[in-house]
Amino acid sequence: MNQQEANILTVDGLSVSYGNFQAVQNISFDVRKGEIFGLLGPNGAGKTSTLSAIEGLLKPDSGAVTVDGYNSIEKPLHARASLGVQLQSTSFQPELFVIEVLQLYAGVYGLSLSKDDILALLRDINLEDQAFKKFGQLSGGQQQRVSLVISTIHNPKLVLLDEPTTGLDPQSRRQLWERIEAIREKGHAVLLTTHSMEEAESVCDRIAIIDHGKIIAIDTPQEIIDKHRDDPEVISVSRRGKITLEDVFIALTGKAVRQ
Ligand SMILES: Nc1ncnc2c1ncn2[C@@H]1O[C@H](COP(=O)(O)OP(=O)(O)OP(=O)(O)O)[C@@H](O)[C@H]1O
Repeated sequence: MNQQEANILTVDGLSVSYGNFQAVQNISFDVRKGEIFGLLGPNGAGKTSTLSAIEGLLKPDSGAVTVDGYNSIEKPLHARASLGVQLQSTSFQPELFVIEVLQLYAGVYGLSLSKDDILALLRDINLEDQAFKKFGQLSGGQQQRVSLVISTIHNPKLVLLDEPTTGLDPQSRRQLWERIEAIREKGHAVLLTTHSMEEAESVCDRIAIIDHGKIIAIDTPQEIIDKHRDDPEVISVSRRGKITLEDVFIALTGKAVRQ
């Protein structure tokens, strides 16, 4: 298998603008089969804009996105069929029963799942007993679990997760990490954004740090730490002697809080 075949996603020279403002500037990276890849960056760095361009929701100024061998401009339907996208909980109709939400999205993806199939999916996320509760009555974490299951219901090659664990308690977060790893075990790939350095270190095989629309580091979390551990700026921001990914991240992106 050559590198091109090993890639589920290739982003090549992608740029995205809003009017005159260039939010993503000529970024390139790839996500390989069986890989969990993290996009890290301060607020406003361009992470969501990058995901939106990959999803085909934003038209890039330039650059190419290839998903499972399909160019997203030339073969948008093929490219999209290989993608699973986690929707915000607010995208789901709160008045529908949980089981109906899953049935609806199974239908959207052209799947005919029986009631038992859907209950099995809910059992998988410990929500079988909530099947006949209204979606809007689930807790935030429960809604997030449902939305993750929906993003993988059609068995996509690549799952895109925008800050999947924000707002989850530690138990739910660990469980979600296990689910993300289970997606990888199936030979699929995951591209996620996160502000959690712990998450990046725990689940991501490789990460890209993006700032002001540009990639400033790309490698395994450990390699990035090792490469920068002796930088004076990293040592100066380090809090407890041991150099962490967060120290390197802050040293590379600056201490200033973004607007
Ligand atoms: N629809 C829009 N119109 C104009 N500017 C936008 C729009 N969406 C995003 N931006 C700007 O583009 C830049 C990148 O935003 P983006 O949402 O991609 O960042 P992000 O890295 O996902 O940030 P966060 O961590 O805060 O979610 C920001 O400066 C943002 O203000």
